[in-house]
Amino acid sequence: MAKLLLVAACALIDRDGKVLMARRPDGKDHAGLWEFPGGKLAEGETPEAALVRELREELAIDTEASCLAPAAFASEALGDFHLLMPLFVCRKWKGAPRPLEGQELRWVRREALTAMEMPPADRPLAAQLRDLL
Ligand SMILES: Nc1nc2c([nH]c(=O)n2[C@H]2C[C@H](O)[C@@H](COP(=O)(O)OP(=O)(O)OP(=O)(O)O)O2)c(=O)[nH]1
Repeated sequence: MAKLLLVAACALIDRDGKVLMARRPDGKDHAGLWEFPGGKLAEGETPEAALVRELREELAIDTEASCLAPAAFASEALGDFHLLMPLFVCRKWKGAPRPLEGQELRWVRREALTAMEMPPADRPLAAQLRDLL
């Protein structure tokens, strides 16, 4: 049986309702594809704590668990693993997102979300988010 890979992801929404997408840098799996910021849960970490940490590490922004609203999840085979990825929506954070890990960032209108090239697990999430916003 495939081992679960737990990844927490976040749709940051700005005042105009645009969503921040990040392009995975070269050298990582899924390089070049657009994804929601986030990452793997560390041992014993909650999804919310992992996101607060990842958003600081990847984007230099600060938020807190109470600003993360559960929105949807992906459940999808990923290589030898099975990816389980909750997607949170966040509208409140401190700082302006900066690409600290060489990733390209783009604020995307909700209508344009599903046209982006994404990892397979993200496609249904993008459609759900478009309908939710
Ligand atoms: N962050 C993120 N990861 C995603 C998305 N969709 C998707 O399939 N993934 C996959 C890609 C990776 O296999 C895994 C996340 O790993 P990662 O490499 O971003 O996590 P991390 O920052 O903790 O990574 P690392 O320390 O191992 O480099 O989940 C998404 O929308 N956001």
